[in-house]
Amino acid sequence: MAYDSKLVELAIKLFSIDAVKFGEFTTKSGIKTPVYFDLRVIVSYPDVMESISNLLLDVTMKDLKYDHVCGVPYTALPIATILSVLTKKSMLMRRKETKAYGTKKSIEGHYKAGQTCLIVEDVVTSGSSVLETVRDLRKEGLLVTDTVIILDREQGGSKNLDSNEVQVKSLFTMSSLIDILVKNGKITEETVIKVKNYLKETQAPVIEKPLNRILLPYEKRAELAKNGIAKQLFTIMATKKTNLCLSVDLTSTTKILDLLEQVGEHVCLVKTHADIIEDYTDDFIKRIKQLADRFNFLLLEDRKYADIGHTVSLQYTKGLYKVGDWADCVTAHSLPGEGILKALNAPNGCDRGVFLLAEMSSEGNLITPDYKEATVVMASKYPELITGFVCQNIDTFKDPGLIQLTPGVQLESSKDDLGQVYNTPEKVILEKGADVIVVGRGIVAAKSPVTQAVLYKDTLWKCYLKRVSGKLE
Ligand SMILES: O=c1ccn([C@@H]2O[C@H](COP(=O)(O)O)[C@@H](O)[C@H]2O)c(=O)[nH]1
Repeated sequence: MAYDSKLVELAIKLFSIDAVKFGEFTTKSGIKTPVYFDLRVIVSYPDVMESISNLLLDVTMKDLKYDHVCGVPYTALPIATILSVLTKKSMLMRRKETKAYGTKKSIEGHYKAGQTCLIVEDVVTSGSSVLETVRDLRKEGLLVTDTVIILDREQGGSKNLDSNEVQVKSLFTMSSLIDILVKNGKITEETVIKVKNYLKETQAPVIEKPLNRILLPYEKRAELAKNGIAKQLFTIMATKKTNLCLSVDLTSTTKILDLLEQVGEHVCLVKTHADIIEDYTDDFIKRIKQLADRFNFLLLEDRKYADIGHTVSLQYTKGLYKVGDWADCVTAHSLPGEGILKALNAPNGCDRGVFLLAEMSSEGNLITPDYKEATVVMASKYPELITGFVCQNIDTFKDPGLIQLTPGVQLESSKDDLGQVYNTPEKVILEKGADVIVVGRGIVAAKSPVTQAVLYKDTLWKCYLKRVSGKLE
């Protein structure tokens, strides 16, 4: 096979500066290897840095489209910097450890969710280091589909990356490198055989692709849900093609029922605040349940329980509202501890669910990152009860079987005069990970609530489709 003369020159140079060595070496994990790469040394050779960068540009990056470049820490960082300067594309830097102070960001630099990022790496063995960087970038909503590398050790890394939707383009494979070196008299045939045998014996384990809830369609997530209500809600969304939850914050039963008659077909979930209704009766519940059956939506009572377990158990099953009798799911704070979840366990074994509040949409709320994390940990102990979280951010939880319910949504970003903060459908679905989107006054206070409900439904669904297609541009 004929090789580009610049590649041959580079291979020989890498050999001469001991960036690639042959002999008997023991890796960190105790495995014996006949070949050893230490590309950290290349920073001492500006000519090597220059030729690697130019070759990466000419050989591997020609047909790729990207907004940013990001080097895998640490060896690839200087190469990524040079590529960023040469291509005039901005560079992103991934922190290996998230900062414990300040912004706590794992990705430094300016970017927007939906933009594309090209990964730069020196050597790929199993692909795990590239994947760590890819996962952190994808968590931020960045699209990562390609990585360019100097050397593919051909030990399973490319396959692992490929199955995680990352295409690898390399300057050298182990085979091409040793081929060049043997042809140029730098190593013997015997060494080549040793390296080839070693490659056969040391394939990296397959890295399973983690399920990314953001990219999974609702029907798939229904299969993964452990809570019966989450399963139903995912299925309703997929069948009715709507992820709109209408918050019927009205105080008259007639107004609520009239509105649901008109918009029931467009929503997957109806959220109530039973305690704001002035003429609440059991008959109202009977009728709203009939509408829920007719239009195939679920009922969420947004009671935000927050008391000790005993009291919550009474609030849930007794009193005027007897919420446990009719609401498919309720909201609750994690503040009082696990007792609240024990109290909300399904009455009479029927399917019920709880959305735990992990974050709030209101300005200046006192929820901290630690509280949010503890809420998710608490929820993980009650998989059959928890439908999901009321939250605002994509990184709140990972489990694709749980639902992110996000309130504080209107067509334009704004605020009300009591601290409610509104984000747009695009922002909450594409950047912040919302699965079910709560809209209240955006619909109920509109001149034509039905027209508005249809507009919200269509806009929200389009954003969801864009998200699962993975083509965020
Ligand atoms: O963090 C939260 C939790 C719940 N809500 C509830 O959602 C609706 C939002 O109504 P809009 O009229 O769209 O503002 C309302 O019932 C809140 O109680 C929330 O806004 N934020």
